[in-house]
Amino acid sequence: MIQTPFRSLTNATKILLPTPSSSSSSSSSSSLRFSSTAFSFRELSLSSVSPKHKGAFFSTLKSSMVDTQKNDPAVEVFEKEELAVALAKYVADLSNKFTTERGAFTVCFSGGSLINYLRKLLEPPYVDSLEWSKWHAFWVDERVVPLTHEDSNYKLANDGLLSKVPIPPGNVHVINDTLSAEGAADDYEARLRELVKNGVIASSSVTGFPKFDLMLLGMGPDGHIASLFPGHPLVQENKRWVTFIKDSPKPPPQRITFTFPVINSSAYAAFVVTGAGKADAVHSALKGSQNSPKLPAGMVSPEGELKWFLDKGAASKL
Ligand SMILES: O=C(O)[C@H](O)[C@@H](O)[C@H](O)[C@H](O)COP(=O)(O)O
Repeated sequence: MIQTPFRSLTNATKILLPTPSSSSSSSSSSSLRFSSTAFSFRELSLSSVSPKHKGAFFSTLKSSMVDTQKNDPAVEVFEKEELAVALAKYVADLSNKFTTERGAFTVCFSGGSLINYLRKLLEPPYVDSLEWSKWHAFWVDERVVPLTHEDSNYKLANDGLLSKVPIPPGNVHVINDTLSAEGAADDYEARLRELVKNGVIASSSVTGFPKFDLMLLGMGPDGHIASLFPGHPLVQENKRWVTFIKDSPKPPPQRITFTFPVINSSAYAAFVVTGAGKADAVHSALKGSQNSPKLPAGMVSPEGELKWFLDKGAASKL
């Protein structure tokens, strides 16, 4: 069971979510950590595996059992200012890791409140020390509006962060805003394929989908992520890298979005979720229930690490 020690800790509460079969737990002064076993957030369905593919399935299963020790989501709860401080450090550490290891850092932005929480990257020590020239910016989802429009996720990120740091314009991978939703999704996917070929974006040896270094995700009060909404057929898309929606419940209606296989092939993924209005969805995504369908936010399971940055309101029902 998840305990809720949030009130007793000053800076942040760290929780590794336990599965029902957790065997032990330990705690330190500033964090509470549960050991946990595999499968906690990875859905596996044997019924969908044909006898012909069972061998491959079980070898993948074996490797995912090894991997899932590091896949359990880490949840941290912050005061608002502290959340921004911790998020900047998290992104900066990954920037340093990937620019050193692979000479590029591929970061995918969402829209919404996320960008404002990245503001500490514009302050010392990060603003002058990060290798911005090696960043490549992408969008997990984008609204199909002109790039100059107030609703554009690019404009939001550009105004709030990208225009203030020396990322080469060619590394900012915006949608083609002259195209229809369908055309923009096809075009974005084609450009991602080119960047995988060139080695700018890594490729997952497990899934064959692009493996972005970091996905930065928000979540709506309904549990949607990117432009993948609960109950919408796009949530099940498993072939396309980028797809489109013309009836988004959250305006504006026309958007393009990464699909789950792309989101879940990433090396790192982080949620930034704040406000008591999202507490139910946070609870449902993290603790779930066998009886209710999984929210899109509960289906996020990157190849590497998943982290949730929450404020006390968003964590209030855990
Ligand atoms: O373009 C979008 O609308 C988003 O990418 C969307 O998925 C967003 O991240 C969530 O709706 C959370 O938004 P807030 O943080 O503003 O609630």
